[in-house]
Amino acid sequence: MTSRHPRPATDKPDLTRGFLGVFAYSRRALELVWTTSRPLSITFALLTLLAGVFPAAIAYVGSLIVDAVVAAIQASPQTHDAAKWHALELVVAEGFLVAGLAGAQRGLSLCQSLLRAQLGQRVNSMILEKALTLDLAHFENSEFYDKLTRARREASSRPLSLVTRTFGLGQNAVSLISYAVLLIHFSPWAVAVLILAGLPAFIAEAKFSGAAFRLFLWRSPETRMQLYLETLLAREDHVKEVKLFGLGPLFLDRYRSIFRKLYKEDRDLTVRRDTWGFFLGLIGTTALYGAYAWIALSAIASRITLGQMTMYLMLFRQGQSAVSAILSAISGMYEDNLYLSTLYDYLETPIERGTGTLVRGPQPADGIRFEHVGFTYPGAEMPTLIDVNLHIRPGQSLALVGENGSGKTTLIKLLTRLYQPTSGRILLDGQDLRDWDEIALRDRIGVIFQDFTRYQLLFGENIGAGDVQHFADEARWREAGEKGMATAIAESLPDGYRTPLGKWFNDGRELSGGQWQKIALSRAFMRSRADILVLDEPTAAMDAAAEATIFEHFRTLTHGRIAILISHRFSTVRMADKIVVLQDGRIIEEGSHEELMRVDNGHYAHLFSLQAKGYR
Ligand SMILES: Nc1ncnc2c1ncn2[C@@H]1O[C@H](COP(=O)(O)OP(=O)(O)OP(=O)(O)O)[C@@H](O)[C@H]1O
Repeated sequence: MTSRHPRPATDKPDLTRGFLGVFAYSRRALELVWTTSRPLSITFALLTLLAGVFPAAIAYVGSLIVDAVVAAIQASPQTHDAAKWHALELVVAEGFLVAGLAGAQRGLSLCQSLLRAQLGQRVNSMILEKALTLDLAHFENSEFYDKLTRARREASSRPLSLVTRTFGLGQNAVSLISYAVLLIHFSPWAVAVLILAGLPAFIAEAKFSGAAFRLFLWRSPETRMQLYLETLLAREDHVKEVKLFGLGPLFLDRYRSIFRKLYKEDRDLTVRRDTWGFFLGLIGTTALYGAYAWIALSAIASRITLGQMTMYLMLFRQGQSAVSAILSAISGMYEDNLYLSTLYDYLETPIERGTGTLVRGPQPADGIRFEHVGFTYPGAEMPTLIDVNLHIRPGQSLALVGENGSGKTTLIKLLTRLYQPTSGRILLDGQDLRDWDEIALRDRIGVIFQDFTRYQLLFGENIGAGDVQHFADEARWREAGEKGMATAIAESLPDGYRTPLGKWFNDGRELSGGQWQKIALSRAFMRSRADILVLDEPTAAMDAAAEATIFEHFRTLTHGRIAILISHRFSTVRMADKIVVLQDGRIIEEGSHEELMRVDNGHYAHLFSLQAKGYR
């Protein structure tokens, strides 16, 4: 987890841009919705307009009904029937209008549901598409990871919310204008009272939206920890240890205490938000009832008819709810904008695209060269690799040995360009790795890391994953499986290469650690175009005899290619043409097994004899 505070500096500009500045994302949200589905967006807009004008029309017809009823009561016997039918016609007309309003509202909610589904999918795809372009360094950076989690958690529902609110704002504005047109006949002051009474509550709302958003930003690390604890407690790959060590209650307790802390903050904010909302809302209510009295007195003084009185009262009441709906839509939009800023912040994370275009090096026989390579992980204080010089020619096999944490895996991460050296350079076929085209480079290298992925897919697909172009090619699965010694495992499974692996899905078979490693090894052999093969301790779970056989096998199969092996087993390591001993990020010894064994007080010789003693 990241250190909790200070708060991420990158989020500040969004908050300091000012109230209007943060509305910058509204246009993008509209665009997003528009490009997601034009027909739905158009229907949505039209229905919004309809739902906006219907209420004023209903209020107007309502006033006509009251006046028609009063007129019918007062009518002479000759005109009584006509007046009665007129009142009834108006009632029917209002009925149609109300039904129309209900239809428009239902249509709106239908459009919203459909848009929500499409938009959620679209935004999630955008988030994942972006994830594909990111570097490993991004994923290993907790601040960035927070950004990704935030984007995934909230932002997928926010664009629609923003658009719904924008349309809602439009709808209420249309209603309000139509009310104002009718109400202005009573008094322009009434219109002014209507609009101004809602302002105090709105200001409080806007203030609290900002506070809620800041809370959301700051607590990302905590929420991420909660997600992580959920994974620990509820995922098959962790259950064994959590159960046996009795860690469950401890983790659950942590999970709950994070909730309690967050809940307390949430509760405080909600209570303050609602208390302020209530008291400032009272101002609005007072204004409403003041206007109520004014309208009633006007009717008593016969300045307006009974029908007009009912209409004005209704206009005033509905007008006020339109005003508060508009204001809360604005503060909601402000909030949505803030949340959307996290989405776009993530989507616009600058990525350093390799500018290299090279697909072939000037000296193909030169192989790999590390020249004074130094590397420090981003944010780390101490370098992990220091002045590494190394040359591996095509056809050579190299073993990297060294204590845990000496930098072996890091060296491979640099070679595969998952990270760039902080100093010095790495050459492939005589040209700096940075100049190579990314795809051409990746095509040349096959790597299996110690924490290789166990795909919950078919047995064969787990091998096919080594070469996307032949992901589903059964003949190649078998060929690579043969080289990686996985054939016997496949044969023991009910559907052979088509057996699903892992326990996440129905009928999945779980394999042993060593069996998984043979699959990973076969995956490396899928990369038939790769002429550099790297195995980072992929055989640790196998017995020593199996590892030795595999490496022997590996060497024959990688004839003419570069093979790099990381292992803590010296019986295997000794077979490599060249052995490099790393200590604290530096190469301290280099040579063949025989050469290194001859070094007086040599580190390698010491470790080798220690291990050999263990076998005696
Ligand atoms: N992503 C990372 N960010 C920061 N430091 C890291 C990262 N990965 C590794 N390190 C640090 O770099 C050093 C070298 O790690 P590396 O994984 O290269 O060691 P290794 O020699 O492969 O070890 P092992 O034999 O245990 O696999 C370690 O001290 C480790 O703490």
